[in-house]
Amino acid sequence: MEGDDKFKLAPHPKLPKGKKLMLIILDGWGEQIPDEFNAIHRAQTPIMDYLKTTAPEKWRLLKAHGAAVGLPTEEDMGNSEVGHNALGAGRIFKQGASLVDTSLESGAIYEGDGFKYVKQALPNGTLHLIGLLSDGGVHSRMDQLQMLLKGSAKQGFKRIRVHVLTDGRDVADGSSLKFVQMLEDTLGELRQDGCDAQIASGGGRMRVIMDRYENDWNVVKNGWDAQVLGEAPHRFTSCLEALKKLKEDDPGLNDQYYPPFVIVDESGKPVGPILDGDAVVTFNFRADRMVMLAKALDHEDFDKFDRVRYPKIYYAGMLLYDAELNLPTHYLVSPPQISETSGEYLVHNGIKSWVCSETVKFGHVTFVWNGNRSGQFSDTLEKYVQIPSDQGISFDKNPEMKAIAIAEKAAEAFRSGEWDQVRVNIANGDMVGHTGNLEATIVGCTATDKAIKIMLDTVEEVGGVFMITADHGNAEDMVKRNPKTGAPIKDKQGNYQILTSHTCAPVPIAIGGPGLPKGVQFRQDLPNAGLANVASTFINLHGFEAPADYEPTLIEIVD
Ligand SMILES: O=C(O)[C@@H](CO)OP(=O)(O)O
Ligand SMILES: [Mn+2]
Ligand SMILES: [Mn+2]
Repeated sequence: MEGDDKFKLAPHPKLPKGKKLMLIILDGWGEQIPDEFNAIHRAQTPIMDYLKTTAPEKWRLLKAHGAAVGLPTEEDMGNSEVGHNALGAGRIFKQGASLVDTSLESGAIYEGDGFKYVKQALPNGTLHLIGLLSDGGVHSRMDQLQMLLKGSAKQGFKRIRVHVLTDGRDVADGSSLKFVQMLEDTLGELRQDGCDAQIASGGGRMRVIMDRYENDWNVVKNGWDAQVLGEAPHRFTSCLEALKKLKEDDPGLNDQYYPPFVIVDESGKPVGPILDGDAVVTFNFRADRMVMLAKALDHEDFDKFDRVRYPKIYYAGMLLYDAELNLPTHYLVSPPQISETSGEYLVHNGIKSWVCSETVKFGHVTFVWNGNRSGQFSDTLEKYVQIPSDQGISFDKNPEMKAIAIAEKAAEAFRSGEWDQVRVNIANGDMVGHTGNLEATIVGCTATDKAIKIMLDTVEEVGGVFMITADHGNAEDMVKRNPKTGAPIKDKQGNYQILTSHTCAPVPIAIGGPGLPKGVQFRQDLPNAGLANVASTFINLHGFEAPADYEPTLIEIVD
């Protein structure tokens, strides 16, 4: 591995090699006004508070949303995928959301091989569109779906079926009604133009299809049964009716957790199972929660659940979801090409990394960190350790999650002296924050700080260096606010409207530890720095100059 010239880094003129670095990524941990809806502020976080208040030259904020992470607008909140891409790659790449926008606006999407393949279902095949119905911009966007629907009808599809996944995670709970109505309006327009366009099935994203990292294949099976086979525990004649009835029966039900349902005609027949000769497009641009379905749709050999029927279809993803696996084989838009990431540089310069998270974030701190590349760059210089996440519960039921277990393993790896970089992702702020349960999120953030203490105690003991940052905001704001005044918003019943989503808040970064060379501090001349500036910074702390095309380092050395 060592010796590949392209990846050889120059020694840093001032910073020594051989430092041991503990690199901690807090998932969903932003900086916001410290009010009662700020779960981080409400939590016991003595370590994070200490870092902020005692060493201001080693603590600062970073941009983690919008253009700083390659998203189309400054209104776009950050997310794990774009955040970890920027952290690991040290550069800003236009992300899936932007690339799909451009391709739809120019019409290039219909000229590409992917859509040409899908069109092979013409003249008789139905086009099925499967994805998240939301304007969150994290996995998909409503306006993109509407454009794709209209464009597909123009391209000749006379029969279209949409299989909706309701959100309530990137957008407010209850908003699925609004999005379904918008979709119905668009489908109505298509019908007026002679295209038989309808919603065929539905369900909440966390129960239907959008599992990730093979945490629970049943979630995908629920979707398969409804979308492909036309079978589900609930049957309704319209999607709006489904959403209303199911919530009436279970008033606590969140949009994320709607059970699978199919839409049937007056005779009780499902209106849109997926059949031989049909075309299917999964319209999410983000990969992680589409990979499992893509495997079920694309792979002739598949044994994760009994598909019962495997239709011969023309399937394309909105994007290529996994470049290593070439999954799916056909796709409408090419994903960002992210290469020469920090992990690859580290192994070529002999830096040994030990990386860990629990299942729900494991892919982020490995695969996504490495520019959406599976596997390790080196079997000897890297070790990736996954701690199984709790299964089958929403994370407010056990808000401590695996934070302490990850910290203890990381401490052990650090103490062994075998690794130059020990990198972890602590998931609580994000995963518990998404449940919208403020009290549980407070508990999750307290657990996060305890985990940080375990890791920093080890850094202290061994004489190492630490860097703590986050990938985007979430837990620091748990209420919907008036965009102009910032005042919390109440609903008609007078209850505060819960915010389950990520935010546009900046995230903290702190450095320190007994091994941090004297005089190292944050530069003052990069007020707009973001997550993409982090990689150069830790490469410096390992004793190397950062690659020339990386965003500039955050640190300077004062005498
Ligand atoms: O859960 C997810 O899929 C997203 C929110 O939609 O969160 P994150 O980017 O933190 O993975
Ligand atoms: Mn995240
Ligand atoms: Mn999240």
